[in-house]
Amino acid sequence: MGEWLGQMIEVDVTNIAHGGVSVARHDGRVVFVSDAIPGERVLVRITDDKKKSFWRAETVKVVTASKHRKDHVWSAASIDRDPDNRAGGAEFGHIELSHQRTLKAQILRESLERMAKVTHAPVVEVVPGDDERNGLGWRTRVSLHVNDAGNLGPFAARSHRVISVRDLPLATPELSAAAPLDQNFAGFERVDVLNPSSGGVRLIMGKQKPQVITELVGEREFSLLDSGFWQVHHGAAEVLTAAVQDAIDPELFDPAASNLDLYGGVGLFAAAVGDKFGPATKITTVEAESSATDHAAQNLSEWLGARAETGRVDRWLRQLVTGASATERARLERATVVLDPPRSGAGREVVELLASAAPAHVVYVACDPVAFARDVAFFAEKGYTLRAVRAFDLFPHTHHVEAVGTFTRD
Ligand SMILES: C[S@@+](CC[C@H](N)C(=O)[O-])C[C@H]1O[C@@H](n2cnc3c(N)ncnc32)[C@H](O)[C@@H]1O
Repeated sequence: MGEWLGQMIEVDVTNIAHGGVSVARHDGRVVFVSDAIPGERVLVRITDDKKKSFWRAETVKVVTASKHRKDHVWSAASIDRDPDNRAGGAEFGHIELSHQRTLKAQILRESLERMAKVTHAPVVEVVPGDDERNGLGWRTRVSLHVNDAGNLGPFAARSHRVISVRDLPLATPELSAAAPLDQNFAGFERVDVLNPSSGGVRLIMGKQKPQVITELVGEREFSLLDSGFWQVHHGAAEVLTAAVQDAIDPELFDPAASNLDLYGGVGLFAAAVGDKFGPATKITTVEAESSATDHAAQNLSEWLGARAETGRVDRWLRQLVTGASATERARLERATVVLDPPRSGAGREVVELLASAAPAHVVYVACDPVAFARDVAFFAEKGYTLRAVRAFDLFPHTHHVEAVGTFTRD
């Protein structure tokens, strides 16, 4: 291997793969191709030929274009640029918006079929207003990086090379207007730009002390640190709140059970559950970051039954299931559990620990379809069936898609 690196070949792109790349073949070998669309013939440059089973390549020129191809929504990521100089973070920006959703739905469906052997075919739902804005202006958080000369920009699509850009079209208009793209940040590594829904734009850099900010979901206020996790799309918290509330079957929900909000952040979904089922609802939110837990406790203070605990979900669950009395076990068996793990998913250990607590109902909010599908298989092994899945386009012009899956005990 190695002799193909940098070579140009023409390939037919046949399918979409996870991670924002498409699948082509060369002499029977799979080639993962960036910046292409299934159905196209493209000229690609091979960027990685180390593996026997697959290579990676980037599109240099489109030979036969898909009818779904558009000019890229961000000129900084355009196919007209050398691949090394294309800005990252908008890897579907050259695809018609509705077709992006078709491809995301296909990835979710195929992942569930391949990894969990279940058939679900959710459409990818649009956040209200996104189509009217052509999928732009949604990002409330942007991480920019600083190069040796002090210039600020996103990383290139497939490297840590900083690309100078004139605009950030995926970002909210307020964030875009305030992002200091032409200033010099020599001495810093990274600048995060934030536009909380309560207004204003904040820059976070270096060892700056985190500040408390407020995010709004409908009428409800959440306090959190500006360095902490919050959903990125300006409509995501509201859309996911409604999706979690809809996913919980009132017939299965017991407000007095030991309900859980795992990977709870500052309590967004515990609040969604409390808002739907009333202030007496018992629910514990578990989160690894102690600062987020402190804010969750504050954000949930009006619910008498709400508790916020700091802990790693695996350790916390292990302690829970090993130490539970018969009464507590019975309360767990009647429980509804919402979990919203990071991109890597919950994983086998957490799924098995959770299943050993035997909750009646599980609502899984997933930001990675492949990790989700793997976990669906783990749940199935432990007697939990995926009853329904919805999917949401919370990251237009990127390959990311959010899913909400509902499980019940067999
Ligand atoms: C995708 S975020 C979801 C947060 C919250 N549900 C929300 O929507 O705002 C995942 C959260 O899990 C936390 N986290 C990551 N790994 C964890 C672990 N092993 N145990 C507990 N929390 C974890 C992160 O700090 C982050 O707040």
